[in-house]
Amino acid sequence: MASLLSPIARRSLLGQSILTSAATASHRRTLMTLPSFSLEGKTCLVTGAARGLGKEFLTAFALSGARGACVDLSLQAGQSSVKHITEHISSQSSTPSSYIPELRAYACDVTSEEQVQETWESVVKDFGKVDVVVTAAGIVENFEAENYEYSRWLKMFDVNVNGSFLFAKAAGRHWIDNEIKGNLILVSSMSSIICVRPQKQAAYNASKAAVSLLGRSLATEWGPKGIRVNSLCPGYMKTDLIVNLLAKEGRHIEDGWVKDVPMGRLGRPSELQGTIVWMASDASSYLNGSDIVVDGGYCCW
Ligand SMILES: NC(=O)c1ccc[n+]([C@@H]2O[C@H](COP(=O)([O-])OP(=O)(O)OC[C@H]3O[C@@H](n4cnc5c(N)ncnc54)[C@H](O)[C@@H]3O)[C@@H](O)[C@H]2O)c1
Ligand SMILES: OC[C@@H](O)C(O)[C@H](O)CO
Repeated sequence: MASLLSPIARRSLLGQSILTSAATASHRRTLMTLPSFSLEGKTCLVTGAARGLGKEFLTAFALSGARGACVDLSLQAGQSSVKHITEHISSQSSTPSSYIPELRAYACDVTSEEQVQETWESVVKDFGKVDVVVTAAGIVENFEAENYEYSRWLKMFDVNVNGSFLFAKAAGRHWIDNEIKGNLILVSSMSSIICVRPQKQAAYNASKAAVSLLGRSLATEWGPKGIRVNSLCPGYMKTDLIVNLLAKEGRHIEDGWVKDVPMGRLGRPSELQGTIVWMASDASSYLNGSDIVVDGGYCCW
């Protein structure tokens, strides 16, 4: 068939088939992507990484070449997460056989200033430095505001807001003292912007709004030092947090949620991997003080 084509068309067809076979061959080794997305040489610390979105983020970082610290309440759950991620990465055909990510687990309650400080010191001792911090530890619960116990409100803010601030502070100190152009990603929510329905969650919504504004405030304070701070605002992603909430509220709620999502479905946690790697890497080098919404279109209404 090639002989029926003009010389130019023939050359382009030939070039295309050479490119195609080269791409196929390189696919077997590793997939091509922009080098700026690589996290090789970086150390990433993720809170709440024993499960859910935090674990997903740590997996994405390790797949992109980073070493990582998994911070969560239980050491055992953190170690099991690290083991699972390491096995997953080792089984990927695109992972060079020489590359085994160094991942370590640390037990820490993010609401304790003392524990955050101790954990930070241990991570720096083990890895030498930290380049990226993601604060994914968080809780949600649903109560009408008029019946909400004040102690529960305080707990919500303690984990979601104070826990984010304590790790942000430790990271900022480390980056400023060591002149590191660090990268902080606060896990907020689409609930920082809009009110979801039908579940009542004034405390959660307010806590996430605080997280996002904390992020923009730190972006202005630390931007001049080359430190970037952004918030990730996911929509409904099917993690244990959402599964547990549905089990409590009734599964019918899910049908209502899905109707409110223009894409007509809830998100899979793995669908945040690309966004978090982009935010953590040099591929987003001019991103600072932004709330990145990944919600299937929920916030468009
Ligand atoms: N799943 C979603 O749909 C969704 C959407 C938007 C935002 N978010 C946010 O993403 C973050 C992670 O959510 P998820 O769905 O993975 O939840 P998850 O419940 O599956 O995981 C949360 C993790 O945080 C840890 N954690 C809780 N309190 C802690 C504390 N005091 N100290 C240390 N670790 C603690 C838990 O042990 C758990 O491993 C939360 O901040 C949540 O608000 C989730
Ligand atoms: O974006 C959705 C989240 O904020 C949250 O998981 C939900 O609002 C819980 O009800």
